[in-house]
Amino acid sequence: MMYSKEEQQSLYSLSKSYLAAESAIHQQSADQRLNELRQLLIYHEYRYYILNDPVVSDYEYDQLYKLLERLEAEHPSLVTPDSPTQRVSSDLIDDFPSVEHLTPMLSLANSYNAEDLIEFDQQIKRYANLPEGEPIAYAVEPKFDGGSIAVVYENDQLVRGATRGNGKMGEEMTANARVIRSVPLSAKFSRFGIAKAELRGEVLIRKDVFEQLNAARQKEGLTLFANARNTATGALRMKDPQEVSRRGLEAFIYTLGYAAGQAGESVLPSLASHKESLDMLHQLGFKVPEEGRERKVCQNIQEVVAFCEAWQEKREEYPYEIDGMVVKVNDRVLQERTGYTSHHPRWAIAYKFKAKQATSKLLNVAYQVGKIGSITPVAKIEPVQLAGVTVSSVSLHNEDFITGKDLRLGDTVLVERAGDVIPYIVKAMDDLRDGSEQPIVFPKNCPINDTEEPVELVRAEGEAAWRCPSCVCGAQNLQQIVFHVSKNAMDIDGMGKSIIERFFELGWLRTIADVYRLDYGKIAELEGFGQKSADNLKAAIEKAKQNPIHRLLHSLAIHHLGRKVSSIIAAEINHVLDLADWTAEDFTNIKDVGPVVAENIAAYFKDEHHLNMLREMESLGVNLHQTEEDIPKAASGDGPFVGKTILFTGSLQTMSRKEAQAKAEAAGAKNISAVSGNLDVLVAGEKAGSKLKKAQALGTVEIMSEEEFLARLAG
Ligand SMILES: NC(=O)c1ccc[n+]([C@@H]2O[C@H](COP(=O)([O-])OP(=O)(O)OC[C@H]3O[C@@H](n4cnc5c(N)ncnc54)[C@H](O)[C@@H]3O)[C@@H](O)[C@H]2O)c1
Ligand SMILES: [Zn+2]
Repeated sequence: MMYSKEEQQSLYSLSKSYLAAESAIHQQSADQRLNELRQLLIYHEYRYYILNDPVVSDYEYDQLYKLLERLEAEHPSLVTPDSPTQRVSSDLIDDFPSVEHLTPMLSLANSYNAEDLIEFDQQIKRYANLPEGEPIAYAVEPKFDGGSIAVVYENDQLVRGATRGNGKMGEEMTANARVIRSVPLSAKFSRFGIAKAELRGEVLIRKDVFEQLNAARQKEGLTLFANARNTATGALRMKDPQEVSRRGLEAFIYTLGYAAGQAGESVLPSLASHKESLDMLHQLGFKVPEEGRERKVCQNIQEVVAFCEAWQEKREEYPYEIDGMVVKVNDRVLQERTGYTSHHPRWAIAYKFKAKQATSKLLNVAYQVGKIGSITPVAKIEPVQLAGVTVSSVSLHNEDFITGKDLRLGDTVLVERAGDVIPYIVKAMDDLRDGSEQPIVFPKNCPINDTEEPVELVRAEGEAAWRCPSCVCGAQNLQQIVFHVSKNAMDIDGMGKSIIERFFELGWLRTIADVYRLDYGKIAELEGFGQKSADNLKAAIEKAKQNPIHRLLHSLAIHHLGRKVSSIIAAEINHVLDLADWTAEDFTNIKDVGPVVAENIAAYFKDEHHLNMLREMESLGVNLHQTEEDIPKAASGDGPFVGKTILFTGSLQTMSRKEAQAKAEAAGAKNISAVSGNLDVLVAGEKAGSKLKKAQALGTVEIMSEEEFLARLAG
């Protein structure tokens, strides 16, 4: 490592100071600022090109670069020849022999929005002495995000492959180039009068191939690759071509840099445009961006803007990593008239997409309590711009995520937000640690509990989340209320999250029971409400009170209790509070109810708090009785038990309980698991206990033995 830890920390924080345009920096002399900016860029280039592990985002690097450019423009006398603006940054690491490119491989200037592109278009007209209103045709294609290579063909044979290096000299890696299948070992350049050609392209790994590569590594217990770009650039420099070929590299060719005939004369003038040269390479069997889809000649800069913006939208769906589009003057003569700087061609520009990654400081971790009491750690970070939005909180998912990535408070973290995916932390930059970072200690007790006694968190086997088993925590209740009124649950129209939060803060809502005792008079007086909204809310809540009980059961937010099982259970009971007597086994006796959810429901209805809350709700008018809608339609067809409900109790001699239930069902019966007014038939096996007694007491249930049941089936 070229830099010490201390140097790195200070270069990093100085970069952030420049990016934040801190006033202290403006007080320095131009000379001092230029010097610092040069050092910063050289450091970031080293991290990016040599270590493949940048500590600032591309956007941030580009901002620093632009700062330097601007300052140099203001003070031309202070420009030094080693300034990053005066040359192409180098990725040479001396592992391979250096070779000289036939023509320099330059970098690209950057743009970020329509204005930048329009300014670029104007600038070309100034350089080429064209009238301001004259449209220029541009070839536009994806800016592939991989590693650049130059391949040389002589007499139709591939003779050399090299990395870009410092633009003038590259690292020779012909053996590696030869294993890239999209780089033909021979191509009929001679058909076009070309004896020697140098092509530029980008080496990439397709996204799905990269996923497979990592999946295979995971299986073998190897460390995972960070991203496709690093994996591709890293592969170019491997010593073992066999291993290189396993990485599934592909090369998109995007420029014919050099082409000469037998006598050494340039053949380039015979190709009138960038498009024509790519068409020729396509015919020769190279992988070039596909005409019309991936690349397009736009007739003016407005068309360019539209094409670039459309691609920004498609970026995530595209099978390769791209970080922007490249806009090139299509006409070769106009290209030559516009010319080059030592750093980039003036006739081309990259249109960079909004950065997906950025670094930030992990300041703090907050713990959120979800609907079912699961605790989610959320990192609070210094706000950063990611894909066009400001991000300051990032979910850390669970404790294992934190320990797996060894995240610490005070860490510099790499954050990514791709497309609509929620932002996440890729990793901590551990070489930027200064020792002051603190471990993140996951709480033992519910962090948001508002009872006096601390409530210990629990983590069930096989589950990632810690959960608060108590239902008396403020935040958890808030989530529960939001869920309780939601569409699939009690479906209370017009009671959105923000209203619930407001009522919550006003102290009007603490538990779901409070939903049914709101003071509509007070609500009508709230700012932004009024009589009409209060009346509407009241009507929606009154309606919800009459809901069938399957909705109510689902709305209780019992861990794992979904809509389907709620309906199945609702069909079995007269009244919700009947469930207070049920054991977990009673639940598992119902078809389709698994042991985990059975335990959860049984535990819920063993808790006196819950029962009291339900009683309270009933007294407030909420329906707890089975409704017509809760009773499944009677089975049709014939059979000795059509339309009857049936329950097996005690131990059966000739079949298991499940078999008996299946037979009953086949004969038209519906299995239920509690003795109530709904029950038509009870089959009592040996040692039948309380259920038999209860059925006898009811007097409405037909009671039969196992033998009688089988006899009835036989007809
Ligand atoms: N984050 C950091 O710390 C850091 C540091 C250094 C550089 N960088 C990034 O790298 C950029 C500079 O790197 P660069 O000099 O390699 O330039 P560049 O990546 O911005 O653009 C030039 C390169 O684009 C590639 N490219 C892909 N598709 C192309 C196409 N269709 N036509 C032409 N070229 C195409 C080529 O490899 C070419 O060398 C910066 O703008 C920055 O985004 C970031
Ligand atoms: Zn809690």
